[in-house]
Amino acid sequence: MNEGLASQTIKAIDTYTINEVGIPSLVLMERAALAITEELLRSESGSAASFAVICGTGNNGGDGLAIGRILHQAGKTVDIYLVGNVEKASDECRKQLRIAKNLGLSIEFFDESTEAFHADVVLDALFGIGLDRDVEEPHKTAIERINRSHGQIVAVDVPSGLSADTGGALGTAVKADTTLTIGFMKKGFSTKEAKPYIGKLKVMAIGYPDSSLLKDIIKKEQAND
Ligand SMILES: NC(=O)C1=CN([C@@H]2O[C@H](COP(=O)(O)OP(=O)(O)OC[C@H]3O[C@@H](n4cnc5c(N)ncnc54)[C@H](O)[C@@H]3O)[C@@H](O)[C@H]2O)[C@@H](O)CC1
Ligand SMILES: [K+]
Repeated sequence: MNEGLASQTIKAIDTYTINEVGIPSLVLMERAALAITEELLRSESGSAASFAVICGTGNNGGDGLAIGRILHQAGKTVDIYLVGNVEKASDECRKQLRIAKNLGLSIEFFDESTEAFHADVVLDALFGIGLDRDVEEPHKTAIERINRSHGQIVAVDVPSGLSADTGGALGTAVKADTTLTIGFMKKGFSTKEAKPYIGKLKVMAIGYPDSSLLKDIIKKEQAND
């Protein structure tokens, strides 16, 4: 599967894993957050003291909130910035937000007045495979603030603004030093135009069924492609 999967295939695998296999969505999210946090603490960012987590209101944002909470519990200084309308947040994002608040994490609502992100590591958890149109405000400014920050930039699943299917930037995109992608390589990651946005790439296993169980889904989705 090293040529990468389309986002619709990954969504079909998600649905199969949650509904047929029975691994709850929140468990997959927690597995993703744990895998990414462990990788952060194992890599050069492990010596970093401060982390800024820039969260959207979908499940990518939910990943970011869970990662921020686990880093906080590991004794790191964590600042969480929420971008977008929380009323429209996905169920999982909302649940992660409640947990982070209950554990006393610092959570700010991002707006244009947020000058820059001052942290050793800036985590991009704005959008993942759900990005399906050009980036608008306030996400556009948030992405520019991420790209201007001096910290090490790590993208959660997909550099926000990049299409996981074409590898093209939808208006603007995060230029990550490292992308920690969840479960599977994405089809768009192998294009040369994607390279400057992805940086170093690592696929994080989070407990999806192995490819022998997924081959029918993949074949069916690729037939619809
Ligand atoms: N349980 C699961 O399904 C898991 C999902 N995971 C995470 O979930 C992500 C996918 O989550 P979502 O499908 O919620 O989507 P995203 O979190 O990628 O995007 C959030 C929402 O933004 C909206 N959107 C799309 N383009 C936009 C634009 N240009 N401007 C403003 N809003 C825009 C869409 O409605 C989308 O639902 C993955 O990338 C991954 O990070 C992981 O936690 C693994 C498990
Ligand atoms: K992201």
